[in-house]
Amino acid sequence: MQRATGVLRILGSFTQRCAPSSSATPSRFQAMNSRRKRNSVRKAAAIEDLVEPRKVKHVTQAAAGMEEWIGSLNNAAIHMALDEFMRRPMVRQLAKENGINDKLFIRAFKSFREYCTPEDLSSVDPGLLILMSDISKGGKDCEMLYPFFLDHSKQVFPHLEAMDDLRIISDLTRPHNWYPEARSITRKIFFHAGPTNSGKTYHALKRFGEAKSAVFCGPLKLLATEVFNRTNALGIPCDLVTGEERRFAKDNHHPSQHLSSTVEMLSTQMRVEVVVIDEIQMLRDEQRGWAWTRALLGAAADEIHLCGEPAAIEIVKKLLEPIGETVEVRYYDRKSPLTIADRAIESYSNIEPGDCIVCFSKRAVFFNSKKLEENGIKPAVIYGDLPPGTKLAQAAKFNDPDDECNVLVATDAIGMGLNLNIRRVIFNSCTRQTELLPTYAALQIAGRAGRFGTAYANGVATTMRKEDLGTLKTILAEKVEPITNVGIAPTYDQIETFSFHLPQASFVRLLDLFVSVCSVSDHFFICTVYDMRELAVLIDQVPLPLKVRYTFCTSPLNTDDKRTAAVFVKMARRFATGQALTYEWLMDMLEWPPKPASTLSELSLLEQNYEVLDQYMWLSMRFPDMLPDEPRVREASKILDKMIQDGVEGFMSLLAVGPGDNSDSKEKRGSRSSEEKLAKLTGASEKPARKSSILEALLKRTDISEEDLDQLREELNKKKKKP
Ligand SMILES: Nc1ncnc2c1ncn2[C@@H]1O[C@H](COP(=O)(O)OP(=O)(O)OP(=O)(O)O)[C@@H](O)[C@H]1O
Ligand SMILES: [Mg+2]
Repeated sequence: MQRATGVLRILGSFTQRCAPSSSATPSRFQAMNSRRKRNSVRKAAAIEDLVEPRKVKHVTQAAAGMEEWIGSLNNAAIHMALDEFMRRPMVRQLAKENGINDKLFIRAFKSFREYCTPEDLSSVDPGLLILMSDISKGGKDCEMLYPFFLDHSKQVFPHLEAMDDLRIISDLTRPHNWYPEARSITRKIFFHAGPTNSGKTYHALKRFGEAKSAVFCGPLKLLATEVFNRTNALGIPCDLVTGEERRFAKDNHHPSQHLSSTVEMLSTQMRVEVVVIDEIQMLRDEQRGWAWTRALLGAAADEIHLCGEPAAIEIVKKLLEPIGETVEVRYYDRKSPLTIADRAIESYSNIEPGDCIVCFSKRAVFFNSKKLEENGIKPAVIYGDLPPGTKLAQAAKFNDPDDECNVLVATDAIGMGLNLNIRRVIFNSCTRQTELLPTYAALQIAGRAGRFGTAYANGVATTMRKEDLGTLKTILAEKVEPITNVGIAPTYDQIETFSFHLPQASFVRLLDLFVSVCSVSDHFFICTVYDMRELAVLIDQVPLPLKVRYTFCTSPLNTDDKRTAAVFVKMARRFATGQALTYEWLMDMLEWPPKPASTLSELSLLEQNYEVLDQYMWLSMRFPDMLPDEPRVREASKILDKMIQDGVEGFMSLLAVGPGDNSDSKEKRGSRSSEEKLAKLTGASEKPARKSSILEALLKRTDISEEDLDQLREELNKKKKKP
């Protein structure tokens, strides 16, 4: 079914309840979702909209005897010649052939006219003046101005000169040729395909353990750490590499033959026997998809083991076709049954041990936790912003049969990887941001219920509200569409060569130009460089070498929060001065030591501080000389993680204080709407209706979310503004 857009889609979502085929992907963090949303509306701009015209200087010294040559030539005569020149179809055609389309032509011609008609004519190129003079006397045709115009245009828009080179550099049509090490091997590719909880990763890890040398590439730090711990526990020495951390089974002089890493960290130069690439369907991710494509095409191993959704099989085969590699597919069935309940939960009194309420905003997590508390249930809590230690501690508490805490409230951060003893997954809603959940995301989340080998082998999926149950059933019954396009991203070398041809362009402009000019073949899309660009904008004025700037901009920092963004800029500024980013300097900026959280805003502040420390560790891995205090910062991050853990433990008292003022307005809206929805479903007495508009009345009668309502309002306003 085609995805309807705008108002139609929103209205459709509550009248027909059709499940659209969305491009959203399962993600860890809510923040990533919001960024993805923005990305989905962002398109590569045309190059003519990106380039800034440069001013062309006049000659400072007039040629001797100039007056004699040009005779009675004046500005009026020049304007006439130029008007005629501009009207000639041949001129437009030649311009197009030289990469000057209509839009650029107008801008270049304006500049050319200004250049040709200054107050003092003697400052114009003498050759051009003589030609003008001849044209005005009727001795030459105005089309002869073209070489001068072209030359001028290239000075105004330097990219015109380098366009052919830029196209070659930004040709991303044959990415398999970027990995000579992998291309020197005839690799065997195995695809472990199946639904969630079918033992895909289990089987791939078996080969990982048996091999003499192997790398595991996981989608998340937590998963990579789990494989690292498990492998070492089995007596196989295994190292760990994530963006922020390098751990050795022995020490850095004795690297192990086994390595567990996040997918972005895979070295395509490292030759091993086996590489496992988990969650291969993440190829379709708008932000991170490039990392899976790179791992698939670039892993230098005899055997590649891919684990993931069957929806990725065909595209993987197509990507490997030009290399001549074939894929052996191994199908698995779910190891334990998963059923969809016939009834929604409807009331918190129906919550049972082993239940997990999955929410799509932090606010909704807080809200549901509060409601559970009011019903005498103390839940474990997991959301994306929490540090790994806290997440693991909360997961362990929930999993521990002896712990009184046996209900979990989480965001879809649990959608991938964490092993949780969930019996029943309860969807708090069927929309994420304003979009209906895509089938594959809903399947991933629902699949968390009933993990093989846990206390609750038989999983159940249901919804909080009665109205959502039908929607969930429809979504889950839809076929997952095969993946048709995978992400790809430019390498640093490509950006660097690009900058060589455009030395005046800022990094932000370079990125924009690259995306505008680059070519990709069928099956690929260029991963939106939105996150990178967002960071690049922040430090565009900070004088950093290109490589440093590029590295800073590839860091996985979430800049949605202004404070974190400000710290990022300060780090870049200090780096630019050549002074080391020391522990003392960093901690001074963060006003260390932190205070334990007594409100949700304070908890959020601790989370932001944790993100800053994480950023320090990330940069420190890449610039150890400039950020020399990684060990001390890591210690501090552990303290902070513990403090956040305590904060989450005392969550209920924080909730009692109130939501604080730190959350974004979207989340506030989300909370208000869930409060209203909850009042409806529990039959709690509603406050006198604040019926300020027909739209809000609509909201009360349907299950349209407040976010949908806002969008609807915006679209209607836009319509009104249009004549
Ligand atoms: N043959 C087996 N023997 C024992 N345990 C198994 C076997 N297969 C799977 N398991 C266990 O079942 C659980 C689920 O398996 P696994 O994580 O491999 O599933 P998956 O298909 O990768 O799921 P997901 O799509 O959620 O990643 C794990 O705890 C795993 O150790
Ligand atoms: Mg798996």
